Amino acid sequence: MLELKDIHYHPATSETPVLKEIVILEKKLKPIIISGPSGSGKTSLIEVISGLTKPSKGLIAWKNQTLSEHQRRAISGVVFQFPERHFIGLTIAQELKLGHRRLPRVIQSEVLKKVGLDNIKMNVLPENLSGGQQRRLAIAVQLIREPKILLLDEPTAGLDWSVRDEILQLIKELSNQRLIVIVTHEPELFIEMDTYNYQLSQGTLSKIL
Ligand SMILES: Nc1ncnc2c1ncn2[C@@H]1O[C@H](COP(=O)(O)OP(=O)(O)OP(=O)(O)O)[C@@H](O)[C@H]1O
Repeated sequence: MLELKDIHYHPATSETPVLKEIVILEKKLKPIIISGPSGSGKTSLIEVISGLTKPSKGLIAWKNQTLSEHQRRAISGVVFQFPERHFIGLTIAQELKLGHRRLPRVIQSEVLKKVGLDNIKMNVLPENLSGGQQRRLAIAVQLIREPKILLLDEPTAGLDWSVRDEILQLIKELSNQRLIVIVTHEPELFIEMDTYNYQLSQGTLSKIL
């Protein structure tokens, strides 16, 4: 399903390569967990997979078809770390409609239901949501584009324990319909889930069997 063939990423602004000889080949729609310490290249890998960054070398394929950066951007939804810091809509409805001016109300309700926010009024201010609800909203914003790959950068960072469990449950539910790729420095949180597991260390990826 998702294949990364010998991906290298060495931006001109970095003395050393950020990603080296990255290989992923997974055939099932099972979440991919990539763990690694700060600075190991996790965010860069998300940017490369989602087509936001062009690798220096290598190919990325989805369902056996090699895709350009443009094509990968079209099928990817990315939720970056602490997405709530970047909300700019004055209400939940406005946040959902950014980039989708004519988004029908029914689609807004549908995505909010998918992330478990269907009991919240559309005119609520995003900053008045709880930490867990804000993460749900950030995921809902990406679901509008119906991404085939949903990439989450540290989805549980900074959340209370009880809220983390809720977000994990949501990720589990969402993983039935799309490929979820998670980068995290807390892989132990996902231990109960059926996932593919990788470790990133100084730009080198290894599969944990
Ligand atoms: N465009 C760039 N130019 C120079 N250095 C870069 C560039 N992109 C990434 N790096 C460097 O590559 C390394 C990996 O960065 P990246 O943000 O991908 O790591 P990370 O594992 O996500 O870290 P964190 O958990 O702290 O966010 C860092 O040392 C970073 O400074």
